[in-house]
Amino acid sequence: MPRYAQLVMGPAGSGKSTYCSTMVQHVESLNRTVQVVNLDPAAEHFDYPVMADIRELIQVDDVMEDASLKFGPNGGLVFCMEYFANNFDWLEETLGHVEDDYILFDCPGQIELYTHLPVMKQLVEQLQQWEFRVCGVFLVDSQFMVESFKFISGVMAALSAMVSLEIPQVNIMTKMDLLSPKAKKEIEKYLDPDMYSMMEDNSDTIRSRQFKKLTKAICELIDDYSMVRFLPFDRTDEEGINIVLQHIDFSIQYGEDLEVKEPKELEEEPSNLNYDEIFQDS
Ligand SMILES: Nc1nc2c(ncn2[C@@H]2O[C@H](COP(=O)(O)OP(=O)(O)OP(=O)(O)O)[C@@H](O)[C@H]2O)c(=O)[nH]1
Ligand SMILES: [Mg+2]
Repeated sequence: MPRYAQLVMGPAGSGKSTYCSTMVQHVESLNRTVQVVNLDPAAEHFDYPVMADIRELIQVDDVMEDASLKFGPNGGLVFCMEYFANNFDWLEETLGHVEDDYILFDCPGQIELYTHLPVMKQLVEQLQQWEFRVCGVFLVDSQFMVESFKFISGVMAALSAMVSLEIPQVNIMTKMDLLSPKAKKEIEKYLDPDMYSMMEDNSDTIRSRQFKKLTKAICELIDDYSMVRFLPFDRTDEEGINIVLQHIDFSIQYGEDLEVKEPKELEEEPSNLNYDEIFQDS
């Protein structure tokens, strides 16, 4: 039986930990369970119950305090993640071998982890060896997406993770509850973006010919993939959260292998029911 995982990624402060705790609550209301693994060695607080915490393996503070390493916070985090990649047996031991389990991995916010460092790809490959079906969930803060240039850089980050990890990915625009109704309307065009018209919108504001050419090339690249779209995530909107969950479940085929349960009515049906008599009476 397969196991299921969401790799919750995104820039610092994009709402990854909040997404995990919101998802845990939502899934519980559906009578299902998911568990969360904290993979952020610098995490200070989160309000979900953790099944495993990378800080039991290594902590950024300890790495920074080490006189021989002399790392700052970002170098320290990269060191921790490399250490983690060399010690996946810790994760294997903590996860155990539970069939059908569904786990959210709350990842750190350093963007270089998703663009060029190999650790996330190594983690994905390792999880797949342990029979996990993994979906990447890439979060981007909607507050930064209301302008097309910022939007393009958000799309590039999501695309870069998608291309390097080679797993299904669902992109999410978080903190939608903070947007004004006007901004919400404005942001709709970014959810399923048409990059050409977005470029046209901005062509007047770009003076440099070379910058215009570069922007056009980037827009064409994004359009070629035609896979970057965003789902809105408002933590106060149960229906919206459910749509996000359905997209992710679908991408990892969650539920396809679950046993079909008999409906209750059939179980209670009397065994001596004579259908011929019933039809003759009527
Ligand atoms: N209003 C609102 N606030 C949110 C939402 N998601 C996150 N926040 C707030 O944004 C801040 C950052 O959220 P986190 O969930 O810690 O973000 P993160 O991506 O885990 O951050 P790092 O782990 O530091 O990279 C917190 O103050 C959250 O309360 C949301 O959907 N709505
Ligand atoms: Mg976090």
